[in-house]
Amino acid sequence: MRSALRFSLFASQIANFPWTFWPECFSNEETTEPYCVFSDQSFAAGRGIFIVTTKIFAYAMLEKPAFSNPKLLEDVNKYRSPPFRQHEFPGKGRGLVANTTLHRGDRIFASTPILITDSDSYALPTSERLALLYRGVATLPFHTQADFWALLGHFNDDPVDDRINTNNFDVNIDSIPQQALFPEIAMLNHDCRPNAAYFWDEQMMTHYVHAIRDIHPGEEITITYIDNEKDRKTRMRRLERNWGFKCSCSACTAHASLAAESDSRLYQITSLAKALDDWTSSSSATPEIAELLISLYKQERLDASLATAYKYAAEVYSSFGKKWEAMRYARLSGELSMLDKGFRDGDVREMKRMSETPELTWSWKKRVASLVKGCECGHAY
Ligand SMILES: C[S@@+](CC[C@H](N)C(=O)[O-])C[C@H]1O[C@@H](n2cnc3c(N)ncnc32)[C@H](O)[C@@H]1O
Repeated sequence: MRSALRFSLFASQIANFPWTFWPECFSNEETTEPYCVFSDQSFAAGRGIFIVTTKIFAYAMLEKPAFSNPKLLEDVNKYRSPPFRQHEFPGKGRGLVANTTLHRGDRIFASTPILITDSDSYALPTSERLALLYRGVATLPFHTQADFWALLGHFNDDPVDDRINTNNFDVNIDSIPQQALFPEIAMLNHDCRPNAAYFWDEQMMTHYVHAIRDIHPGEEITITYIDNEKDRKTRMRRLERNWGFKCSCSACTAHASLAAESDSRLYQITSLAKALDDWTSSSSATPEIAELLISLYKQERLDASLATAYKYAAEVYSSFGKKWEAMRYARLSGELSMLDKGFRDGDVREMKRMSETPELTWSWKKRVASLVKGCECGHAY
């Protein structure tokens, strides 16, 4: 710690230096630029953050509104009276249980990361990469360090690496894959049919979790760690391989006959989505196919994925010139897409346009173009 203090003193003597500590760095022939640990104890009203990356990316992050306009983060990391309580689940460890009714769309978390590490930092020798991570943890404010050490380490390897590997989320910042850690959100267990959805807002450096359907008091709040549209065998294999646990959710523990039915619905979902994605003149896409797709997603309780099914429906109705149905499904898709893909997502913007004026979207009457003489089909927006 004495050396952290020395690094802090050095940083504070330089005018307008944006970091709380002088960055420690390592490089070798595998890395074009040094990887350093950049710490800001004042980030997010004193929650603090450290970032392991190159100087260029660290300074690019400082340009994000979350850093340049701290007032924008006034509403995040507020957990004084949360809508959940912690509970110990046999075989799963700690998890979170709703202590009030959460309606679809209700916010459960809005958290900034306490650490971000660049996936490319793995090019460093392990001892150097770990030295940066240990330095980073030591430079967090004490209360945030305590949050970090309270996290579960599932894999029993290096204590810092283990906590990061067990609890991190993959996020993109300026199109660069990064791992980010949000200690409160890390308490959420996995379910293949989750009741909450999440997304990362890189401008606000904030991870949001919302209820994707109504959640009743006493119900565990869950998210997914994987792609839930895969069959049971694939899901369980991925969870075991990447996360090291045997999934005990109801979809994974169902009777073999029920699981086979569920798998068969998932295969049909894949083939229907493929048909609806076909915009060639020989496409078999129809509104009825989109209706079946929606019904299958509902049957499978894949609530977040319904955003995509509704989008297919909005587009296929629009492509047949069915304005009101296109608007209805665009509204439904827009709402769920905001919760699962983010407020700024391209699909959200597209569904907003469709919900107002389908006639001005790219898909309008696209599938009847050849049948309607002189029609102005498929407007660009
Ligand atoms: C991000 S943590 C979740 C919180 C964790 N249960 C705790 O006690 O801190 C991920 C770990 O929780 C456990 N876990 C999460 N979902 C699970 C599930 N569906 N079945 C069994 N274990 C699960 C696994 O040990 C996994 O590595």
